[in-house]
Amino acid sequence: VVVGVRMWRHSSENMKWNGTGSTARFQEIILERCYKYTQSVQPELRGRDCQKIREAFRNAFISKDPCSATEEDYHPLMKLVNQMVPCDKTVFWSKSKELAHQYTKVQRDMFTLEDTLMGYIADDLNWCGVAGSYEMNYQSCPHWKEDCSNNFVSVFWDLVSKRFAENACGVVQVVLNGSISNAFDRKSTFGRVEVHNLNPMKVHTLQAWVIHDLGKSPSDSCSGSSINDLRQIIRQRNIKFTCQDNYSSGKFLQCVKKPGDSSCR
Ligand SMILES: Nc1nc2c(c(=O)[nH]1)N1CN2[C@@H]2O[C@H](COP(=O)(O)OP(=O)(O)OC[C@H]3O[C@@H]1[C@H](O)[C@@H]3O)[C@@H](O)[C@H]2O
Repeated sequence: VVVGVRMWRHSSENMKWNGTGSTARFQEIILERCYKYTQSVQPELRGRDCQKIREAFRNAFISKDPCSATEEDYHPLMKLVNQMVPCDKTVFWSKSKELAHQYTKVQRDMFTLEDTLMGYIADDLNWCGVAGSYEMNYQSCPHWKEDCSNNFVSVFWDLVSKRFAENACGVVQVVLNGSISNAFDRKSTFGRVEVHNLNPMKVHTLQAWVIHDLGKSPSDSCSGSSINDLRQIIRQRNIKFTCQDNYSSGKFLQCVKKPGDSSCR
């Protein structure tokens, strides 16, 4: 009886965190997205077991203290989902998610992290559990700044971003936001995790695109201080750095479709 009451009290008095709660229908969404990805988006992954993937995702965080996340918690899930992106096809982004996805929608053979199975099933979702309970917490989850950085969502994105960067090869690209003053930010996931996990033995060039919003003049460019910071970091890692700017988002997408067009230089 005592254990039952403690379990009941746990679930009814879920710790009030500062972040939004788990996404409703989280488990069903993971399963639906896994099936959609393995059967239509990337049919060559049709052999993956989506039920096992859904189970491994849940087991990574359920009934654990939501501020105790480690990379090891996700290892069983990572083993099930290991996916290689072809060389010269990796696209990173920072503060430019929408444009990067418009790019890979147009250039179907390029991959952002969301174009891989892990990024595709988890994109825009939120999840956390309650220590000692099998319930998900739909009321609130830890905020990475106001509660704890080792929450299960932040640790997940840092881990999958690290693996995405480690697996990259050949010429890799990054879409940066030329409409903000700091297009490259050392504290961003791209600047803190992905840049430092590129393997110089596999990646020979990082090509940066500094894209500004249509109809607005750029706030940063290839010669700006933040891009010079990125250039220096990349060169120190023995990887070649190239940069293209003076592209508005519209022109960038148009030139991706028709690189030979005279206005695309
Ligand atoms: N749904 C996704 N989220 C994230 C991806 C990703 O690929 N998909 N991330 C990180 N990420 C989460 O997005 C914000 C920061 O974005 P934002 O500040 O806009 O940019 P970041 O550089 O931090 O992150 C984008 C970079 O990392 C991967 C993706 O492959 C891009 O090359 C922060 O919460 C990260 O944990």
